[in-house]
Order: sequence, then C-alpha cells, then structure tokens
Amino acid sequence: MTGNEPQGDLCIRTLAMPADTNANGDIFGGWLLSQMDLGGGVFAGKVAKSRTVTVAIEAMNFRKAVYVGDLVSVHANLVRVGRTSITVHLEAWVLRRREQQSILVTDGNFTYVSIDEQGHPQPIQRDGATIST
Ligand SMILES: CCCCCCCCCCCCCCCC(=O)SCCNC(=O)CCNC(=O)[C@H](O)C(C)(C)COP(=O)(O)OP(=O)(O)OC[C@H]1O[C@@H](n2cnc3c(N)ncnc32)[C@H](O)[C@@H]1OP(=O)(O)O
Repeated sequence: MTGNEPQGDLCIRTLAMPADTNANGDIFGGWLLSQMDLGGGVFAGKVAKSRTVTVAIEAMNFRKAVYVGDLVSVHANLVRVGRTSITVHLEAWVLRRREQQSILVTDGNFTYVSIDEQGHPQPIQRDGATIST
C-alpha cells in the first residue's frame, strides 16, 4: 500500500496543534498514534456495524516528523476480516503549509475486535451473513 499518494478511505483529518507537541517541539508520536487508532476505529465500526475495541497494533512505522500546522489525514485499507476481528492498514499523511504534496509520516496494521454490550467478542456480520474465515 504505501505509495506516492494516500489511498483508501479517508477516516479522519485534523490539524496538528501546539498542544500536541513533545519536548522537542515536534508532534508527539502518541498523539499521532491516537489519531490513527480513532480513524481505524471509525473504519472498523463501519465494517463491523458494532462497537469495536483495539486489540493489537503491529508493524508501526514512524517515517517522518510531524510539525505544528501540518494537516494530518488518516487513510484506511481493509487487510483482513476474521470471525470477530478486523485488521486495517492505516497510513497518516500530512500536508505541510506552503507545500502541495502529501507526505507519508506513519503507517501500521491495527486490529479491532467487534464486541457486544458486555464487551465480549462477537461474530462480525456483513450483509446479513456471519463472516467466517
Ligand atoms: C455505523 C457505525 C459507525 C461507526 C462509528 C464508530 C465511531 C466510534 C469510533 C471510536 C473509535 C475508538 C478507537 C479507539 C478504540 C480504543 O481505544 S479501545 C481501548 C483499548 N482496547 C481495549 O481496552 C481492549 C481490551 N481487550 C479486550 O477487551 C479483550 O482482549 C478483547 C479485545 C475483547 C478480546 O477478547 P478475548 O477474549 O481475548 O478474545 P479472543 O476470542 O481471544 O480473540 C478475539 C479476536 O481477536 C484476535 N486477537 C486477539 N489478540 C490478538 C492480537 N494480539 N493480535 C491480533 N489479533 C488478536 C483473535 O485472533 C480473535 O480474532 P478472530 O479470529 O475472532 O477474528
């Protein structure tokens, strides 16, 4: 996936603000990770049509720094639908002020589990049919 421009569903877009910085004055990696998690959660919730929780984050890459004023967009591509879980490849891209080209800053695979009201895993339904692997 990681090409020259963003691909997949745009699931969140926000502006990096001074409150999101680390001790170096750049954007804190944890903030970026949380934006990706939120975006992936929205995407997984749409696929599962239920509440979901994050169970794992894998293959996370922090490729470039993010700066205050960068416009951050999180894009999602479906990797796998299991019995109760959904794995999503998430990429965060930024558009910097006075630049025309988006830059890939982070990417990783996030896995979400569809849960019921009690917080227990539940099978994912799609188009009325239970998805199985
Ligand atoms: C119309 C709709 C619009 C929607 C609009 C939505 C808007 C709203 C957006 C909100 C966006 C919030 C995004 C932030 C979301 C949090 O921040 S969630 C908070 C952080 N996460 C947690 O607190 C989860 C804590 N963990 C747990 O509760 C339990 O471990 C879980 C996740 C329920 C799983 O329970 P369990 O008994 O361990 O389940 P188990 O049967 O062993 O495994 C379940 C599945 O997970 C998989 N799994 C388990 N561990 C792993 C692992 N380490 N790696 C990979 N897969 C794993 C299993 O393989 C299995 O998959 P399937 O084969 O069934 O597909």
